[in-house]
Amino acid sequence: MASIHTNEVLIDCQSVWKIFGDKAPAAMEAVAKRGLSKKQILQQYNCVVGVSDASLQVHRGEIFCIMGLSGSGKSTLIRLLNRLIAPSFGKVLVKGRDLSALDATELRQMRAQNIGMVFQSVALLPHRTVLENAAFGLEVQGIAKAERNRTAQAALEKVGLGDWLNRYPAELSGGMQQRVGLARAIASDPEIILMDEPFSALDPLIRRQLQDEFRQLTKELGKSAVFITHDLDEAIRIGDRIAIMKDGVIIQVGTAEDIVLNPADQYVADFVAGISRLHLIKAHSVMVPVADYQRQHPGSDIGTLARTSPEADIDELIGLAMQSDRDAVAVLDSGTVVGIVTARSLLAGVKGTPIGEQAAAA
Ligand SMILES: Nc1ncnc2c1ncn2[C@@H]1O[C@H](COP(=O)(O)OP(=O)(O)OP(=O)(O)O)[C@@H](O)[C@H]1O
Repeated sequence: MASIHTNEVLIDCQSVWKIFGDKAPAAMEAVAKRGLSKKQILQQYNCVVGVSDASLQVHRGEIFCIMGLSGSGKSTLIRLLNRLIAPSFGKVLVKGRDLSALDATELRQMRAQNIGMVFQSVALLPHRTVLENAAFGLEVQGIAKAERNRTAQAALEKVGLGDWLNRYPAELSGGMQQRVGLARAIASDPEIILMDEPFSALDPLIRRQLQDEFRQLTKELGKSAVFITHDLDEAIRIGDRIAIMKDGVIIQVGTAEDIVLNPADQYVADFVAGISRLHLIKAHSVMVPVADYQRQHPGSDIGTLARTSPEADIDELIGLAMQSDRDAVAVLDSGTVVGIVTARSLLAGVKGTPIGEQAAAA
């Protein structure tokens, strides 16, 4: 799942809190001064903590998934990222600009140009055609009809709905309606697309297809995205990085591989337990240092081993090891052998054990 993302930070969410309820400001003060727990805030202030001290950064070109069970705070967090709601504490910067400092016009402009949103229910306008629905964001921005229709048509073609321009939403399946929602977001051409569980109402096959298309399209267009899901498989399939939330708190941020190999706590470990490692764990995470291999296999010529790259996954490594008469594979980076994957490291990879623990267990 290699991808091109840069270090430029597009969204910088700094220690953000959202507390709901009439006494939210007092509750927030109590949190700051006395460090009250979520439960205490509910008991003493009758307020609900939606998001608790969340910090994250989304880079240009990145697909960032926020994963958590129902009620963990995902929707609240994504709504804070384009100021559909304002934080009780903390700051959200989009391209370096503090959202709380923007006036209504600037905020509208920011949402149109920089940070567009696709919701779980796409809310298509029933009496408008597919084309008019896809062009809706541009219409709101005051773009002339001919131009907005041209742009919307191109976006609909990208999502495979080029033949459906003059149909009405009721004539479309759920998956197709989601595609119109996606086309609407693409047509508006924001740098960052926020997606709140857009595929959750779809059946599994269509859903997987849309996940792959969404990832491919986002990368092709050079967009960045924040994608909410309660499904870890979906997060892994789509995300370059994943934030895992529980009770309003982000408990871990990392690549799927990081999270599977080094879960931050038992909660995350339980979550990732059922995930297949075959395509997730890469050679660089399970290879042993060349010196260690040579110590254990004196006289072995690493020059004659099968070769692969640090990004090769376990599935590919097993194939390579099986094809050769040696049960080890050399990992090369820019022509240099940087490590060796052994039969033991393959087993550890399938199990999802990081290399440090392998060494300790050896
Ligand atoms: N407007 C609101 N007023 C009061 N409490 C709210 C409000 N919005 C969210 N909450 C509370 O904040 C917490 C987080 O909710 P949120 O909707 O962000 O979770 P979620 O992870 O998106 O859940 P789901 O997957 O079910 O949509 C919940 O306890 C919820 O009850």
